[in-house]
Amino acid sequence: MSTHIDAPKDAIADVVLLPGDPLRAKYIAETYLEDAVLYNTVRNAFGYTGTYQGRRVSVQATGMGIPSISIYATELMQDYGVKTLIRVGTTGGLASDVKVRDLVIAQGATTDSSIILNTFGPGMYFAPLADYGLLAKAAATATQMGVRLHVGNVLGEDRFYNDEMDRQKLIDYGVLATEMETPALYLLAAKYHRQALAILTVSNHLITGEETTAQERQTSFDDMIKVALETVKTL
Ligand SMILES: O=P(O)(O)O[C@H]1O[C@H](CO)[C@@H](O)[C@H]1O
Ligand SMILES: O=c1cc[nH]c(=O)[nH]1
Repeated sequence: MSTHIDAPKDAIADVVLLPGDPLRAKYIAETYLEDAVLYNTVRNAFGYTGTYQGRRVSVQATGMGIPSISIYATELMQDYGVKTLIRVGTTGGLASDVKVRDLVIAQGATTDSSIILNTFGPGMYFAPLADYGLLAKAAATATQMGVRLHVGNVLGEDRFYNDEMDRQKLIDYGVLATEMETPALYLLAAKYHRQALAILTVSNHLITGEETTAQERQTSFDDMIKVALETVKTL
């Protein structure tokens, strides 16, 4: 076991999907995995392992924000030897052509978090990036499925409520959407030499104020999860 995951070492697969919400982990396991076993309930951060079309895969809830995902990503890589981490999260649209229900794959992750400074020191602005192989496979899968997809720079913010953030400037520089975990996931994957990707579904739009209904959210979650699991199948 590790500090926040109460499971034997072999209870977790070498590839893990990472939703923020524990109930999304439960939904993924119950809807998509065969023989899913709940391996973690510490802090209700549910973790399950099962198979998807014969491929062993785990789903681990990460909670919200960079501090929380940093705990789970670190323990999964350091203590459980996980090789591939795919975040399946929600995001708020920023760019005007990003619509609610679209998928966004984070090619890179901009942040206002101090994790980059704390890791590299002043004067070095490391760019957290997705694993290109995973990104290419996921993008091809989404395109085959006919899902509306955007690939590019995503903002991973420290605060959900942030009146001080100049979002328009980020939009002017091509940032597509905002969420709260991807910079840490990509930074830590680089540290441990593992593969990481964030596939996000647009749940709302910060500029237009558009929101999804619960039913619409469910459908676009399903698209995101299918893209993630079909990508996992190729590994
Ligand atoms: O839906 P999840 O995966 O939790 O992701 C997004 O939702 C939360 C905010 O509501 C933050 O964690 C953000 O990154
Ligand atoms: O962090 C997030 C996630 C979804 N929607 C937002 O507006 N922000």
